[in-house]
Amino acid sequence: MRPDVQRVTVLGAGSWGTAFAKVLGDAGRDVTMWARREEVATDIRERHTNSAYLPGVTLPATITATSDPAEALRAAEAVVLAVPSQSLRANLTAWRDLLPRDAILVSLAKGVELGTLKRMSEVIAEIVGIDAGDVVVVTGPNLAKEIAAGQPSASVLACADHDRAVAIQRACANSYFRPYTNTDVVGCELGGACKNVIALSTGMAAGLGLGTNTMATLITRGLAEMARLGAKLGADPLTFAGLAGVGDLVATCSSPLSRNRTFGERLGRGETLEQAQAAAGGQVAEGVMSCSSIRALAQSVGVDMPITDAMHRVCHEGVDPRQAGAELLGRSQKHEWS
Ligand SMILES: NC(=O)C1=CN([C@@H]2O[C@H](COP(=O)(O)OP(=O)(O)OC[C@H]3O[C@@H](n4cnc5c(N)ncnc54)[C@H](OP(=O)(O)O)[C@@H]3O)[C@@H](O)[C@H]2O)C=CC1
Ligand SMILES: O=C(CO)COP(=O)(O)O
Repeated sequence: MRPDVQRVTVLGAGSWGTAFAKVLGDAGRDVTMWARREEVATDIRERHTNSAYLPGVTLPATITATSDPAEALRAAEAVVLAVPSQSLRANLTAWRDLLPRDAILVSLAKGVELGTLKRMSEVIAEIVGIDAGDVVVVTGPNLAKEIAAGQPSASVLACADHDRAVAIQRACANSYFRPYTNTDVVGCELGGACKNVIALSTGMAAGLGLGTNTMATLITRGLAEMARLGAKLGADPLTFAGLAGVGDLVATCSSPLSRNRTFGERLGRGETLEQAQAAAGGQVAEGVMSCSSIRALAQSVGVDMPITDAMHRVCHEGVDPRQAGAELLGRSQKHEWS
């Protein structure tokens, strides 16, 4: 068994990085955050708030913050990567030489990299020169605002090395946050990335004025297509019945707090991609990019993902949401599990 992890550095001070830092702080860990902008670091360090991302939330006074990555990483026993998927490679490349040698690397990002079609643990492993099985992936139904408010939630810590997952489990478990371990990293990461795309679709349906049956259909058929991709790539199909699959789909596809769902809703109401992006105020809706990378990944292994394909065509090929919906319904008829 690994020794207890006490000193944790969180790189990225957006919604989830900050909420997860609070989870760790409330679990009694010493947390240092890195924020890209000094004013965000100052807000956290001096006022114990991150008013840019989690207004109204008071952070544990034990959390400190800096905009200097070298200072943030000094003496870290675990390093939590909390920047958006498409910027992880560039950020981590800049931090690589600062990472303490034996620190456990933890990934919060839910996405698949454009171009390489790699999952985040694969990107991290490539840049740092470690085994992807040593990265701990955090995923599950974890809307940052609810967790920051101390509302109960469960999560999954996926890692091929069970000892590492347990070390992070002990470090972040607290009275409102219950982390489970899982060794199926492929399934857990794909679940987290794919559900963002499905949340775009349920938001879009809501924006078009459609109701609960449509949402349930998209969630269930979204689950079917992500499980198909996972099975093809070696995931355990059971993973998709758990927190990283159904759990996160339900949370993200139905909550007005989800950035992906909200983004989709705006597209469904007729806004352009640029208008929806401007309304997001700089916060990431990962599904907008992941619909393209996941679609390409699925195509590369011959897996059919019609909802993901439709989202790609709406977001990046200018297809009208109504037409995309009609095309989904107009596909050839088939058995539910074929
Ligand atoms: N929010 C949530 O509820 C949850 C999010 N996640 C996942 O966690 C990851 C991080 O999300 P979240 O914290 O919510 O994201 P946000 O958009 O809220 O914050 C992103 C953070 O990364 C920083 N950053 C550093 N480099 C870049 C860059 N090149 N481009 C953009 N931002 C950069 C931002 O800095 P700056 O402020 O200067 O822009 C900001 O601190 C995502 O993959 C998301 O899917 C997972 C579970 C829950
Ligand atoms: O991943 C999330 C909840 O588990 C957060 O979803 P959004 O990025 O859509 O807000």
